[in-house]
Amino acid sequence: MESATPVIVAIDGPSGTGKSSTSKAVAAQLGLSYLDTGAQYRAITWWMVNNGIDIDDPSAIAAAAGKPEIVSGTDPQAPTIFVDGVDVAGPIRTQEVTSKVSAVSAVPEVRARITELQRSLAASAEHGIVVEGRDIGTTVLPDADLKIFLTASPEARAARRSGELKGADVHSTREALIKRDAADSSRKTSPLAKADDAVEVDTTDLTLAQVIECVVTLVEEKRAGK
Ligand SMILES: Nc1ncnc2c1ncn2[C@@H]1O[C@H](COP(=O)(O)OP(=O)(O)O)[C@@H](O)[C@H]1O
Ligand SMILES: Nc1ccn([C@@H]2O[C@H](COP(=O)(O)OP(=O)(O)O)[C@@H](O)[C@H]2O)c(=O)n1
Repeated sequence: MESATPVIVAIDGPSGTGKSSTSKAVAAQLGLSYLDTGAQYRAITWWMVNNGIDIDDPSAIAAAAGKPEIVSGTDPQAPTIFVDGVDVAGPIRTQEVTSKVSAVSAVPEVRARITELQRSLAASAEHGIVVEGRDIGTTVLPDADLKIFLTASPEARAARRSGELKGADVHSTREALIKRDAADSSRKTSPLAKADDAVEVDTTDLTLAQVIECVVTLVEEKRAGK
């Protein structure tokens, strides 16, 4: 019989490195829950935009941070994200939200609120969970059983992203990614960073299947060592 101890896996890295695709597949293969923390930051950003909060005013964002109710469904086969009962899976992927999410997620009150949600979801996952984001290994779940930090060249990441956004050209996608990485890496409160004990995987020349296999093997090794 497999160990019944829940396993906690943290997967961090910049945009387009394969965090979501890898995390979902690994969680599905191993029977674990899955949490996309970027979707939570996008959801609170969507709410701020829809409620007329000035994104350039951190104190206005901080004052509103506790208002929206954000609920994440953690089934890797069908992850969901609701804000005040509204399914926002589509609206949180617009260019407008993407361009504003770094400013909203830099506000400490927003991070405190979302981090608490993330920790409570991780603690209640019966078989364990794969949590992906920017600060999971460093701040949200520093005691995770396994930490992975995914990287890839800006060119590979931009090509992957513009393949998804029909009509978007690779050059402007690359510029937007680099700008968002810089904002996420330089903010004061829990920036995008590799934890000292994270395993770094450069996915530039790997297929998605190879990355999934690599992470599944690392989780199984950890479990066997328990
Ligand atoms: N190793 C890979 N090789 C090629 N394409 C990939 C690879 N990993 C992910 N992708 C593709 O790149 C895009 C972005 O992946 P995603 O998992 O959303 O990245 P992230 O969550 O890090 O932003 C998706 O279309 C995905 O299918
Ligand atoms: N743990 C996390 C996850 C995301 N984020 C923020 O949320 C944004 C969107 O994250 P995402 O994972 O949906 O981004 P993509 O990789 O899908 O482009 C990031 O650019 C960060 O500003 C964060 O601050 N901390």
